[in-house]
Amino acid sequence: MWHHQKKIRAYLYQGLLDSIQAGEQNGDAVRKRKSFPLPEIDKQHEMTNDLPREIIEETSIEVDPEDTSLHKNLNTEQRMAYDEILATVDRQRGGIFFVDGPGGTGKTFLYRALLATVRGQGKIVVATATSGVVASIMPGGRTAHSRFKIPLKIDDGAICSFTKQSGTAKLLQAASLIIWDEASMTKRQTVEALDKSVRDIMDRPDLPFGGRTVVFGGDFRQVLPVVRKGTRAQIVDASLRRSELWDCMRQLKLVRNMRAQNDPWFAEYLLRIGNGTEETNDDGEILLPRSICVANKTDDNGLDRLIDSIYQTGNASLIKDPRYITSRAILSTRNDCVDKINLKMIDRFQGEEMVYHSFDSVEDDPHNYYPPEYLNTLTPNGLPPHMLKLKINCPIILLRNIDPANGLCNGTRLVVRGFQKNAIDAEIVVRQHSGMRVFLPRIPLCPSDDDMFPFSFKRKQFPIRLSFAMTINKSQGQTIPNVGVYLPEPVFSHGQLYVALSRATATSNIKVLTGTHDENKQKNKKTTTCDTYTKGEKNMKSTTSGTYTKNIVYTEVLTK
Ligand SMILES: Nc1ncnc2c1ncn2[C@@H]1O[C@H](COP(=O)(O)OP(=O)(O)OP(=O)(O)O)[C@@H](O)[C@H]1O
Repeated sequence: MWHHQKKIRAYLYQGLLDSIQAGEQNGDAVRKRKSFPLPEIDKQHEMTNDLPREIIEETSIEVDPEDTSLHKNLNTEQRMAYDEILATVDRQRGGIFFVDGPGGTGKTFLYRALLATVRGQGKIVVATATSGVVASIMPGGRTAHSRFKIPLKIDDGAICSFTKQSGTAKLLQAASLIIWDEASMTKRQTVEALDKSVRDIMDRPDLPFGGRTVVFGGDFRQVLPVVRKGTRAQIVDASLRRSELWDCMRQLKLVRNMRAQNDPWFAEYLLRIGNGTEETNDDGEILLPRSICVANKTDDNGLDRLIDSIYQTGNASLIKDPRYITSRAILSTRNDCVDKINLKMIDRFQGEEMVYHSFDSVEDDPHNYYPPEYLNTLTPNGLPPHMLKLKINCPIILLRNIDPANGLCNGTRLVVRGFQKNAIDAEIVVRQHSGMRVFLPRIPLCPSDDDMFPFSFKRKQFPIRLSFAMTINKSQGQTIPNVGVYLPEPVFSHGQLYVALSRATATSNIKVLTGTHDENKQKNKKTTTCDTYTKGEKNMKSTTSGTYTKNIVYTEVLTK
């Protein structure tokens, strides 16, 4: 992981142009920026022998030697899925699959094995995922939205915005295999848009996905598509399971939790949480295993205790080790909780500090109804904070696709190595591009959801956040060997509790802090719950007290 040759790649150019165009015409600032060495613009990839950039990039992905032997380690169900998909790729007659497996059953592992094998045969594979985090786990992975040019606002009947002559169309025509992980998290209309567009570019309007081989995957126990202010019925209706395409997807089931394979009791417990079959009390809450709970006393230091159980902040050399820092995270439901933890952590972190403030503005606001002081208080989802406090060696996560082909996509994890006035020197610390040094620019950012505010909000800031803590939604798809879960308020959507708990590999490396100390709930509890624990878990006593928390499961989305 650490022996990749270090490269320096500058992303300043666009940032400089942006800031100059944005009218920041302070002569001094511009003069100083000019002193940065601008990189040569590399035009090599724009056109080579008329091959579109998309195909050149795809064919130049190096197969990770580690991944070429993954297929040898597949378990029985993974092996069956792998063989069936490879046989379909070989036959070249197309096929649509859905790899269905609970969290940790090795869906991404299977795709990595497939990617290595099919690319190793010199064929083209398009690897995508709904979230940037999971896309960055797969070599050459992109978010489905950016790869397939799916419109941000999507309704029934929508199509992708690439043309028949585009590089994207040529890539999809040339692909032997198309993978879309976490398809359970995306609205069915996005998959339907891809289907329509691929039928069109393949000139095969009657065949699903124009006769291509497409592998979808996901887990409907986990977070479902976001439907703003959506009712339960609307959210369920937006899921891929409710699409007419669902019936043409051959189901390939994975069943063995490989992530928690050393803790079978935990794996079973997780499955009951995900399926919504874990016993509940009269308030609909489930009992958490005592051993994973951080005591929530009235002294209000619960969060510090949770942090201490995940991060040894006192050990300066350990905390600066990227392997240490990326093998742990604290998860929470909301951005404000995540920001609170990140701020606590950065204060404890030792090292040279830098604070970058954003420039916030509203388009078309001549009367200044929205003063900067107000705008600075906003932290919409997916945007960096107004005040970005960083220290050398601290972990960060990228919030935008800056250069996906070179590993800089939404969800990439990096550590800060140096500060410039208008750039952050950072090092990628995960996967394929690990070890690569980059300069990140400030860029103008808008909330992805246009309806969030009654005005057009723009924030010019580095597109990053600290990543000591992250939202549960952002953690989906990751294995986090040491995970803390902070639930000052209960979860509020389907699958959130399951996603949070199922990032862990065993009860011994997860800690949960809930907001209410609820020993008094014992009087409501069904007595059967207690039996479940006395049989299974060493630390549970035959007492009815414990910590309860809400679990939301839309069971109707788990069955057709
Ligand atoms: N056959 C295998 N042999 C060894 N380790 C495996 C195997 N399959 C999966 N794993 C490991 O189990 C963990 C979970 O795998 P993976 O992330 O692929 O699961 P997933 O089904 O994609 O999970 P999620 O739905 O939570 O994203 C990873 O650490 C992975 O390396």
